[in-house]
Amino acid sequence: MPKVLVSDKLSPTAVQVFKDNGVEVDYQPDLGKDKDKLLEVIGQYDGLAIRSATKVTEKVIAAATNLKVIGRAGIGVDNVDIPLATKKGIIVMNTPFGNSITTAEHAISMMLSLARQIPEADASTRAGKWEKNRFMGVEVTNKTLGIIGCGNIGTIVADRAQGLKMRVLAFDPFLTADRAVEIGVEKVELDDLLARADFITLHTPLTDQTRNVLSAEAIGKAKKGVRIINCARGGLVDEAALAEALKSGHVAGAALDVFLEEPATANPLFDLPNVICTPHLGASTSEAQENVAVQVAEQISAYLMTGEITNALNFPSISAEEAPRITPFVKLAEALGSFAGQLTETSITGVRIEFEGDVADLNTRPMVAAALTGALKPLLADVNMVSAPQIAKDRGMQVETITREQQGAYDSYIRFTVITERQERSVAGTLFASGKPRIIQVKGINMEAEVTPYMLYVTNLDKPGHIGRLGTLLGELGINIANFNLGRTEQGGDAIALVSIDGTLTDDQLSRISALEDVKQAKALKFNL
Ligand SMILES: NC(=O)C1=CN([C@@H]2O[C@H](COP(=O)(O)OP(=O)(O)OC[C@H]3O[C@@H](n4cnc5c(N)ncnc54)[C@H](O)[C@@H]3O)[C@@H](O)[C@H]2O)C=CC1
Ligand SMILES: O=C(O)CCC(=O)C(=O)O
Repeated sequence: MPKVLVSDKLSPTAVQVFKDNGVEVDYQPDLGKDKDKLLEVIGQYDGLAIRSATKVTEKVIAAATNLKVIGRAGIGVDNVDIPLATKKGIIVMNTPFGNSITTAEHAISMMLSLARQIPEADASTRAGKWEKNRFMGVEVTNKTLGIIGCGNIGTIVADRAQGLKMRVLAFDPFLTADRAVEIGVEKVELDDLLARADFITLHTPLTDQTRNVLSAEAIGKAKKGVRIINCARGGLVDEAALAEALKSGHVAGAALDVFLEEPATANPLFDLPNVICTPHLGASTSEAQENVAVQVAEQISAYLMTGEITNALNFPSISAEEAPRITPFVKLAEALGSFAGQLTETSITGVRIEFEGDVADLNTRPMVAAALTGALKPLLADVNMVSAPQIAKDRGMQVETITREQQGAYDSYIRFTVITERQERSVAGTLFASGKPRIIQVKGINMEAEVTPYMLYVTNLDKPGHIGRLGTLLGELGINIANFNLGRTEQGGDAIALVSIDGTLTDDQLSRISALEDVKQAKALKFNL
């Protein structure tokens, strides 16, 4: 039974969801804050469910020897080292929609609180001051709201702001013109937004491109009297520059839910009067926490129990229905990649993967990942299906995929071609009715060979006596032949033998096979089936 650790404060409903799905669960909501304890225990678990307190660092990933999946009950995954998780084959998932409404509502609450100075007015009234003349607010009606980052949350904020009769501008390089029209926002460049917005709200992840998107320079370009709301991530706004602009009055107020350093217990912005702060409460409603806890528990359970992948940030999704249909083709694709990879001795510049017939209608991305894994494994022992596409990209390998209708005799057919500086080498395969991978073509030569864990690959000139000589030598070497498969271009042309054997070959055995008359190449192949 797979075992999951919940190391942050998730709604306890998650525990029930895990149990209902047949997953053993340890609910230790404070463990994430205890780095040493986490390192000590993480090796026992197949899954980890977190919010933001658990930091999944290099050390945690190194100690997580059994971990297969990390699920973030929320959106931002900046507390997870995704490149390292990817390298180790750990799927990282989030719940991209469960807390979006709640976070958008927090941003709107912050905007209205800023406009009417609610927290300060509240404190003053409770202190018995009744300072009616001190708290002169501004209306939001007919004001301009500038949204930086118009994805899920930004779009909900835009919708609510339109309800408040605001004009909405959006700066988001990935927002299409059609989508902007659909959601009723004006798509603008950042400088335009800065020049025109009365309120600015941020809703991007923190990336190298968005870090300090509101820098001193950007804040300087903003309209005098602008109010800034950040319910996305600390680091999007330069806190020192914001403090200066608040002091000078260039920025009239700021409402911050997130900070450069969290937990934020001392921050120079806390001392300024026109600042409202909340302790990263954007997602903190009972509705949102229930949503994300249930979702993450369902997603982790589904992956561990059935291979279904939803909302993974480092792997394509695989639905519960398609998982059993795809799995045998994933194995075939890995075997083909592995076949080609083991025969390739120079560096791979690109690969082409052709899917023909029924398989072309399936989700081919996991098969591409598997084929790349097989092809890269002879070079990089610890490559896996999660890391292979990224490794291929990092190495500048061109990955071309082609899908087409059935053209030959096979209902489903996959051809994998490795491209090097010197040549292209293809190997094609299909599935037996039993779901076992079968090689049907190597370098354009047709044959029929079941893929087995140990195989001998021999290319030779098609001449009488070769098969006898090879069989005799294998017998002399004490190598048992489980299956012998042959193919050739034409009579007397190039021929290939693919021999299933019961174990691996020594270098000496291989050189004796290579030295046989008419043999051009002999190679021992291993498949991880
Ligand atoms: N305060 C809190 O408790 C919460 C904070 N968040 C934060 O909110 C962020 C946004 O969440 P979603 O809207 O769900 O994400 P999303 O991925 O749907 O939207 C993010 C948007 O930012 C845009 N973007 C990316 N780079 C950009 C750039 N350089 N300039 C302008 N726009 C850029 C993207 O195109 C995308 O449309 C999350 O990344 C997370 O950090 C999310 C939930 C709760
Ligand atoms: O879990 C939380 O309270 C924080 C939520 C958040 O920041 C996110 O989902 O990105």
